[in-house]
Amino acid sequence: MTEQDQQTKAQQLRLRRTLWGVAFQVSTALVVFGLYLFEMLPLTPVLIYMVAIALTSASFVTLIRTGRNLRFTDPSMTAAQIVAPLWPAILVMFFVTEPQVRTAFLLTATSGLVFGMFALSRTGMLMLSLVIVGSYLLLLIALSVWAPERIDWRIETILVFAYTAVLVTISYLTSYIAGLRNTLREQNLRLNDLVCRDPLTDLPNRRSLMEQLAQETSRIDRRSTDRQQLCISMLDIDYFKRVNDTWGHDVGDAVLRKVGAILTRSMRKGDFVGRFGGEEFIMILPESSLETATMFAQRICQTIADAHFAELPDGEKITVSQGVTEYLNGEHIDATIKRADDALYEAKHAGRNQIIIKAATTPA
Ligand SMILES: Nc1nc2c(ncn2[C@@H]2O[C@H](COP(=O)(O)OP(=O)(O)OP(=O)(O)O)[C@@H](O)[C@H]2O)c(=O)[nH]1
Repeated sequence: MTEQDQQTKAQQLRLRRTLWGVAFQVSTALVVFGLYLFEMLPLTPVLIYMVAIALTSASFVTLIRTGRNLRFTDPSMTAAQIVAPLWPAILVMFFVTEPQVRTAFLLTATSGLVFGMFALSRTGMLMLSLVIVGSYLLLLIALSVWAPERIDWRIETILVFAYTAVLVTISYLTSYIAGLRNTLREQNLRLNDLVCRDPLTDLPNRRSLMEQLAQETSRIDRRSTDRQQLCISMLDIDYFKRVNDTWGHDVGDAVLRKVGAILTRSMRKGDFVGRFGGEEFIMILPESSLETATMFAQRICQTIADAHFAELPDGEKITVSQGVTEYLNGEHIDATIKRADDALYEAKHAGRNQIIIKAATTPA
């Protein structure tokens, strides 16, 4: 999967989560409206609550849809999404006439905090908890000044303690979950490496090469221009069996590693090289004409022929043969590889240490 694809997927996930949050806000707004219908809340805070919730929800969705959230350290805006509905909720809690309803509403309005468990660090969660408890304490102070008849300090003290205990527990659970997520991420990376890398040369393996080719070709096919913009070169080390037979398998392995390293070093940004199997490599050269690809292949042949292989006796050289071809829009990728393989075969038969180029011919 390309970086672009990964980012698109991550943005889709963020948008989905945010829309879940919006759905949750809508349900809290219904509760607020219910409070108004049951005459436990005046109209003005209800309206302010609705407008604030609508504006903040629309802002989060817009930020994700326009990609502006990517500028933030946390593009999911987790803390902001939890805190934003808090103050409109505090306003509702100030005006609500029944203290019991206030308690219930506090739990509803801050239950979004649980989402933070999957995205925030323990410190982040503790800070967020502090903001919530601090805001609630400010609310109690405001109530004791302007509406002391709506507050029972004994109940409120118990509530604040109980709520703080719950928040601290959630924060500690968060660090446990964060640890599990890190382990999972590392294991996924290792697994991905095992599936996609060749352990000897540390280059992408055949599976990875095929995936990359499929991606590049579908990108070209989507653009639907007549010009081929993708070339591949299939490269094979000459007389490699002799290397193994004469100096041993370990030396053969070292030669493979060194050739892999030379190829990696020689790639431009956007090119891709992998080990296709045995002593065969494939180079994928996007945005390259056949002429450019040929020049590149010649440079590679020369670099390898000039390279010093420390594991080989002095004066021993390694050469490679290559079959270069272009991708014909719409053709099956196996057809492109077959053409490169045929060209490589011809290069071997023509005496090795050379390149044969095969242009794609439009099928009749
Ligand atoms: N050391 C080592 N050898 C390998 C590896 N994979 C394949 N080989 C060897 O590569 C050799 C390939 O030999 P051939 O296919 O006969 O080709 P060649 O000797 O290079 O001859 P031409 O390709 O015709 O120039 C075989 O001896 C395989 O055992 C590997 O991972 N390590």
